[in-house]
Amino acid sequence: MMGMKFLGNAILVYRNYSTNSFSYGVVQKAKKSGNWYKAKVPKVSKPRIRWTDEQENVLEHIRGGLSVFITGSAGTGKTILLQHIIKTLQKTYGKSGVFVTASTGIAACAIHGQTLHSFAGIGNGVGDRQMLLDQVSNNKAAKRRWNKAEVLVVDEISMVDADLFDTLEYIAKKVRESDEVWGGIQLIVSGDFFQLPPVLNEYSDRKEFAFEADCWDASFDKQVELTKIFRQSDERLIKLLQSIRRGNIDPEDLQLLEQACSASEPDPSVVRLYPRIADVNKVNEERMNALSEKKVIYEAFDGGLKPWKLAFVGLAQDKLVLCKGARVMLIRNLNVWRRLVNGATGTVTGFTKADNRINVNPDNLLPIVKFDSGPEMVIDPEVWHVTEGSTIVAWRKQIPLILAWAISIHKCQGMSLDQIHTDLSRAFGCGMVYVAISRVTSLDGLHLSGFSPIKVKASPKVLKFYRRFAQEQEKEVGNTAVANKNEHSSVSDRTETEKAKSFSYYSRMLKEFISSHLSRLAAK
Ligand SMILES: Nc1ncnc2c1ncn2[C@@H]1O[C@H](COP(=O)(O)OP(=O)(O)OP(=O)(O)O)[C@@H](O)[C@H]1O
Repeated sequence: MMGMKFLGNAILVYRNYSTNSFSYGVVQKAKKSGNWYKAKVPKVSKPRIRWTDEQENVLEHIRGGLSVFITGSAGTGKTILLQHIIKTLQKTYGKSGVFVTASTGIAACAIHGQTLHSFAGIGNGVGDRQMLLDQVSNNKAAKRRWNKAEVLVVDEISMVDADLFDTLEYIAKKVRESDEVWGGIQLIVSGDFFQLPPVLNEYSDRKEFAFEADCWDASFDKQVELTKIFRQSDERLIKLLQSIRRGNIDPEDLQLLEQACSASEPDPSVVRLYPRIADVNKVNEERMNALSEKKVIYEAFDGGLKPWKLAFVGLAQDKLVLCKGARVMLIRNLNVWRRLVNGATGTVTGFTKADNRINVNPDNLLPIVKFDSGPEMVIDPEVWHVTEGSTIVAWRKQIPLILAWAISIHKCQGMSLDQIHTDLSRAFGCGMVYVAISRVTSLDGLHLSGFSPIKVKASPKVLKFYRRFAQEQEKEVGNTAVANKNEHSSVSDRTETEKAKSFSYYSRMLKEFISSHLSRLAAK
């Protein structure tokens, strides 16, 4: 569908610009085929996802109606698997039965969902559980969502706190008038607790992570850890990231980090990641002001009900200022095949008059972006929706770009980036260094400053949770292997084909067990 949308909307640009200050291009509607089209947007073969056995197992559990928690290091394919799961579930239950949510607006955008708070109808979530239940009970639409939900998907669970998780489970039971856990909703939760934690009041004595919630264990039939990392292929970088994830780095890791610190200053176009938003804004403003080009302003067009519109805060910009030479990042997936995805970076090369119907600003100009991966295209406005089941309750129309000389580490969670320059001198809390560094796909693309080993922190609670988790998974895989061994020995009268099938299943389980054991040993 995304591909069709691209073909329908994209406008491609020839580079024989006129001489006026905006470098207007001669603009042509994209064609499905044609040499000029192919020449301007190099075709990248469609990535073929072959799900691993681990990922297949998750799919099998979910198809079987089980509630599943999917975890794993950064880049193990949690989000891409979740996207596939959502499509599969929507085929089964229809769109109105599957509610897709995430802890933050940005994460929700990646899976075309809404925030967990907006789904739940709990406003900003402040108040005790009875107050929040009353709030939901007095909100017809929220009640309807809870009652219609067959499946609830929650991504980036690491940023959901324990109290909220328990409160939502309580609300689910009460609203649905059911004693079953989560009122009988199939729950699909994904995330990595070693990444960014929930934002809690510093003086709060609340439990921190969702896994500390009273209902956590009862919420899932299966809890699965994905272990195959796809984002990086360099074994040294994978080992380094695994150490940072657990908050301990050895001298070899340190040497790699020092190399990244002393690497020559990267090209200024490389994105800078900062722990604090003030640094991000400062760098972007400075760089923007240093450009003497005429600025073009894009104000967001909003519609719908006010409370829902809050969901757009921090997502598409209220006001976006661009000019020729500005470094930008896409905040929408425009075309996955051509790597025009959320996080793709590029430079504004000019502006072009938009079709009169588009009406984006007084001059009606659309930016032209040359992406670092090759394509150059005019960026049309996109529309963000907040949906309530299948009903759209609010929308925002804006150009799907943000300034990208610098971005915050919070904003980059979930992204894959070929090159980063991260200043960690103001890094705080657990997981921040891991989230920043784990975005990069190769060691060559990593440039560090302000790094100190004491910034590498993992929460002891999270370490304990994953230790327990690993033991339980080990036990489960061991039991399955033994069960399969017994089954294998008792089927001597089966046909050769059946025996081969059983044997291959047994060896697969054994292989999985050994490889997860080895990767855990390597990570220690
Ligand atoms: N089975 C697979 N085969 C090939 N590539 C895969 C597979 N699973 C995932 N990937 C690729 O791995 C990369 C990382 O995937 P994804 O962003 O889903 O990871 P993640 O676990 O959500 O990471 P993070 O925790 O950082 O958000 C993507 O480029 C994705 O296409």
